Amino acid sequence: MLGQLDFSRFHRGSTDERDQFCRELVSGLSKSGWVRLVNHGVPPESIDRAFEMSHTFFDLPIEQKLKSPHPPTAHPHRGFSPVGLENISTVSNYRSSATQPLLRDMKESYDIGSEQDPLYSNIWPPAGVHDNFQTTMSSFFTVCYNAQLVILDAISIGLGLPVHSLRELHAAQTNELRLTHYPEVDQADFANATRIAAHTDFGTITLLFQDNVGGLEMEQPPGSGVFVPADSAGPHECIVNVGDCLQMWTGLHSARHRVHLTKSENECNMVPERFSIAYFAKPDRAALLRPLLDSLVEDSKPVQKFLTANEFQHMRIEGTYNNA
Ligand SMILES: O=C(O)CCC(=O)C(=O)O
Ligand SMILES: [Fe+2]
Repeated sequence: MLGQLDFSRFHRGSTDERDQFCRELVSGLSKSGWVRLVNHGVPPESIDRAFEMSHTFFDLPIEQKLKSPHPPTAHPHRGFSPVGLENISTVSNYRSSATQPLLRDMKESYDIGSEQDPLYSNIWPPAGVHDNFQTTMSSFFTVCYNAQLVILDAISIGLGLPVHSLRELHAAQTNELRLTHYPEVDQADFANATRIAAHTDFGTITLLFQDNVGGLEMEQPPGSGVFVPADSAGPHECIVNVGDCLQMWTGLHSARHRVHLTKSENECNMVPERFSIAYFAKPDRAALLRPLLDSLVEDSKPVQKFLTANEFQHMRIEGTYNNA
């Protein structure tokens, strides 16, 4: 099991000690594409509250949940998606040599953006459906945004870049917060379905919080096609994984992962429900996805046209929603 890093080391001690921590962080991300972080800046009480809200939302009858629906298309990526609306296996083969079968995702989710986003508004439950959801989730979004900026500073230092290099590419809060509920399912249902199919995340980094049920698996080593369990030490530990944009900027591996729990611990073969919360750090829409490190620039290549983060996000997300 991969070691846990204590992010409080970033804040205490000398500059040399801080830089040493940043190098360890980048070394972990470079070997595996992900690390486990504690004391990451998102307070335990905020995580508990967000999970409580997620439980009460997903416990609502489906008619109530559908009062704040995700559109049938991939954009805007906001609101509630019932089981079956989004299927990630349509994008599983991105940069992968292994061909993945088309699988149905057995999950329901809720996507939230920044309240400051000038392009897309959030889709919130209407008054009377789930009071407190909007205030809790918009403040959780801000807490995660601030924590994520400091983690990006640590990654910049560990890569030998000026401290604010990555932070400056995330000024517009284009990040996304996603609550996911994987309902209890019969083991037999895994024949043509999974919880979430293998994929890489599209953004810069993801902060992932999960309950104690298990099932998250990371491809290890990167590119091997072998998936190992990434169970966490509980919801307060954060798994930080590299996304596609950070890979394009820095060469760190975007971590391929999936949630595929097929074991049931009871006689009726039911696999227990699971909850997770993912905070996707995404670059400002106009940011160019060109290498930030000189070592990645190939002199032999003619001048390339680089995609903007917005062009790339659209390219990646198309197809994950049924009617997109
Ligand atoms: O539920 C999880 O642990 C992972 C979710 C995930 O990978 C995603 O939403 O991108
Ligand atoms: Fe993911």
